[in-house]
Amino acid sequence: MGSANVLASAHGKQPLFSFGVISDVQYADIPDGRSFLGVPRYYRHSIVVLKRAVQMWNDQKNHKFVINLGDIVDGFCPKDQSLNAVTKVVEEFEKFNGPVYHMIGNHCLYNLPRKQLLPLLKIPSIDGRAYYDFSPTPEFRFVVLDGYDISAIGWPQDHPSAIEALKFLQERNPNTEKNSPVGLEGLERRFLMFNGAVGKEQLEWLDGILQEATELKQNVVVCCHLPLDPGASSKEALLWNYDEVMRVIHRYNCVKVCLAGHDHKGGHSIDSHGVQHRVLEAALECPPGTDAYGYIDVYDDKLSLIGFDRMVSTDMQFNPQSDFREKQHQIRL
Ligand SMILES: Nc1ccn([C@@H]2O[C@H](COP(=O)(O)O)[C@@H](O)[C@H]2O)c(=O)n1
Ligand SMILES: O=P(O)(O)OC[C@H](O)CO
Repeated sequence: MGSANVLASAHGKQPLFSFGVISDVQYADIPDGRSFLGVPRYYRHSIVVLKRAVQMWNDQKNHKFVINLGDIVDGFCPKDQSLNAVTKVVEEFEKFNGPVYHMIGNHCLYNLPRKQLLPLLKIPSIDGRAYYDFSPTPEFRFVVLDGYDISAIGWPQDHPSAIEALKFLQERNPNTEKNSPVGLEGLERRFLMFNGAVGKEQLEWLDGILQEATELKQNVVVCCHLPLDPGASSKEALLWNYDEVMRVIHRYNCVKVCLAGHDHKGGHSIDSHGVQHRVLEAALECPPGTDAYGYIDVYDDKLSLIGFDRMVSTDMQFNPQSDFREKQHQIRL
């Protein structure tokens, strides 16, 4: 089993609670391969990484829940094996002695339609949408976004979300292969078919949740398979309307941390409003014998990610936003 990457800063306090994290398992019972850009992918080993993660979370006994940041199976999984592969990975997650909160990624949707996938992942859903929130303690709220709400994958072809997504891509990506960013400049490189957007209704729901969390003085952690900040991710991996989502988030002071997957190399940034963004390193890209998973210790003033092996440990201090804005203002003067 891999070793924890120790953080330099000692906090000296007991965490309020802890939870396990893992992303992009992308399991398939197929030989090792590579991404389009040539990065090795270990489709069979990734479930071994998950098994070691579950064992570690259970052995440590103090993790209240686990968050899976999406893409549990790979798109190259033969379609007649999709259901078996999803079931096999879900069964591994269910060996964790506590609740597991899943979110969908593009690879999940290459394998199974939403109506089959969401019940297997126990994702609460209205009309096939996969966004929800939960509160593990009165002081904290976790918001899980559906980054493929507007998407050209996962919906029946005649579904309004699929039609809207295809129109969106036609207007922004001139390539016949809509996963190709060739010719797209800067942040436009996110307009690819393997990404998606948060729809209007979901944005309104998010706004309502953040308003309520503000009234309840809760700290909020937003989770989405697709990254929400260009500082933490490749441009090609961002949510299409990350800017719209962040405008909603920045209206409030309650969101302290955003967690994501999808961009397998991982990343970390602090945005202009002091919100921490952490994109988690993929389990899929761990060569045999190595790991990428971790757990997050939650304090009243920060989240501390303790990563194993390829998952980098990260201290994510909460920003008392009014102070942060004041300091930014003073720096500019
Ligand atoms: N620079 C790129 C990256 C990807 N593609 C297309 O997307 C597909 C999925 O990419 P992976 O990184 O998951 O392998 C890939 O098969 C290409 O069709 C691209 O065109 N240009
Ligand atoms: O997980 P994939 O195969 O969709 O890859 C996503 C890319 O890494 C985003 O840049």
